[in-house]
Amino acid sequence: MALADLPEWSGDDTTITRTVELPSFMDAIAVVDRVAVVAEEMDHHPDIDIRWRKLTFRCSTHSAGKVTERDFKLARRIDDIVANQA
Ligand SMILES: C[C@H](O)[C@H](O)[C@H]1CNC2=NC(N)=NC(=O)C2=N1
Repeated sequence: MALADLPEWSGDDTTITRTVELPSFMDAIAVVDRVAVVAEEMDHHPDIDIRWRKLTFRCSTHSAGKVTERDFKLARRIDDIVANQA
């Protein structure tokens, strides 16, 4: 997979990012909770910036110092969660 397969995401070789606005703060926190479960399952964790209803996810493989397939897979899972929550 590549960034081109993730139209909601932008970034470069070191980090990919997506910002999304939810209808409410509690909806945003619900998304964070669900992403946390997936991140634990995958043992691969995004950086998450929470500003009221706006979430910004940044994915990078810290151990590799760059974006890897694990980041694309996590991004796809985040997209699925956001699509079901919004
Ligand atoms: C020990 C544990 O498996 C590693 O630290 C995992 C945890 N989550 C991770 N998340 C991300 N984004 N990059 C990593 O390299 C990483 N490594």
